[in-house]
Amino acid sequence: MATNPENAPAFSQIIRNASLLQWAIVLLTFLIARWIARGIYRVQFHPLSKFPGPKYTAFTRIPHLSALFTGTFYRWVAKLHEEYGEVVRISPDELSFINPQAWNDAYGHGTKGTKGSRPTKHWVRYGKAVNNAPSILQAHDVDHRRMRSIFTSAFSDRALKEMEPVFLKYVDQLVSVIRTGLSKDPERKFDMVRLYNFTAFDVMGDLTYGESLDMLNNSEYAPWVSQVFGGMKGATRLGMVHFYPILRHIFKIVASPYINKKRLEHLQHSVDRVDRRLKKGISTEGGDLWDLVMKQPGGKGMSRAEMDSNSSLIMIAGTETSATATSGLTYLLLKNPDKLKKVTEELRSTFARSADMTMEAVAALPYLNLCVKEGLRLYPPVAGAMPRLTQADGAAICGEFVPPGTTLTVPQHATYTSERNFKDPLEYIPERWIPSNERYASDRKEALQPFSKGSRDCLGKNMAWHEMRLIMAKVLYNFDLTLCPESEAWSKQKAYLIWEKPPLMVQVKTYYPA
Ligand code: HEM
Repeated sequence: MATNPENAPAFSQIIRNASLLQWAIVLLTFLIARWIARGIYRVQFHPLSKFPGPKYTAFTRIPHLSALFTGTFYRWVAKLHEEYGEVVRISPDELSFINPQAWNDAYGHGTKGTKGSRPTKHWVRYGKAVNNAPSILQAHDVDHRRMRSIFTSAFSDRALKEMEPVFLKYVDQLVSVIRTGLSKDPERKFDMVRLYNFTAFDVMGDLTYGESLDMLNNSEYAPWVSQVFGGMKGATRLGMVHFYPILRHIFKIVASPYINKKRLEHLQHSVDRVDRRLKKGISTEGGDLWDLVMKQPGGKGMSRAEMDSNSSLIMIAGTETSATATSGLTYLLLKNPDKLKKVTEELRSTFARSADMTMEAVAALPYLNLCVKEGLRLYPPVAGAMPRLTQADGAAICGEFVPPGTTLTVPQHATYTSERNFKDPLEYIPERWIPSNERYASDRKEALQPFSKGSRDCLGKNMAWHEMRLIMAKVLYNFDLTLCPESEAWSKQKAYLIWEKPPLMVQVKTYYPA
């Protein structure tokens, strides 16, 4: 039956009489329709629609966020690359690359003569300094260059040589902590993740603040170090608000005051220690980071707040990473007894005494170096993405023009475990890095960049190499290690900003008594 237009309620009357529920339904319908329309645009017409990837990741970023939230991003993205190739659109505005050239184009100096300009860090995703003084990691270009030039000589080979006694002191202490444990109970199992963390934090506490955190001595995490580990998972999850500007604003109003209070409390640990360190002034013997920074002509070109931010950064960037690398390497060697035997023989046939192992001497061991490198491939310490953003004129990445405002990622684990880059990608084969090894001649070796690439690569990479080699060398020289059954599947982990490492339980027997 046709409706008589004269009897139909006026539109304005419908609006006036609508209940709250009806309004809510209208609003929801509008939002869903908008979401679908935007999704269709993203899949069909968006400038990134030419890039490969599943339709659902082009439509919405929910699958990407869900992978981040559950700590499975590294596996999720690897599967996508397996299916779709070297470049995948993993979110409506984000591309992931596993082609080695992407390191140069997205993080390094780019390819000459190509369209667009160098992508920058994705600043929003790197967050803000709680004391408004960005550390070197968060600083934009001009400040970054200033800080980098101040720090560079403090991380030079010469400076590292000056710091050697500090490294040796704590690595030898690690060995004696294991010896003491065994003298009390020869069957004792050790959690190597804890021991490596204790060592790395004690070293860095000494180098950054001129005082040890005494974690090896106390066999306990310092409370503020435990907070760091606890905070990473939460930080990754909370960081998701950065993907949605509206959520970011709401978050800023509602949760930021509480979170900033916690962050400031945490920073205060660094502030107090930097205070104590600066009161000591420059030591004539040198040997810690601030000595080396303050001794330079430009050394005073850093504000006090920047010193606090950088100390706090270095205490995290220079500890967890090295401890993760040595934990992973220990696990991989214990899972590959033939490689373990070979590296142990190299150590024991080269050195008559543990005391002969200096930074320089262990740096010259060919097989140890291959082992560390292969460890970094299968278990890269930086598990999270290091997002970059294309600028107003876009960028050329791996020969393809990428439009402005696109987020770029080279996911380390997926890149290093892809058959497109490495033969037998999941096997631990240190020998693949020997240049004359024909079996692995086709490996794209330049794909491995655990310290990133370009002007914002890792400042502490040389230090990290020395530290990793020294720790592994002294432990493997002095002890025979066996993996405990409960740690057989240790590498099956989740990853947030960092790997969520369970204890790495190891049975230890003394090879060389003290
Ligand atoms: C195996 C150990 C390590 C790995 C794999 C590693 C990896 C990285 C990576 C990938 C970056 C770039 C981060 C980004 O772009 O977001 C980085 C930056 C940085 N790392 Fe490391 N790192 C390690 C050890 C260290 C050590 C021992 C220190 C210092 C004591 C250190 C200090 C820094 C600093 C200060 C930056 C920021 C550099 C800048 O922005 O100019 N790292 N590291």
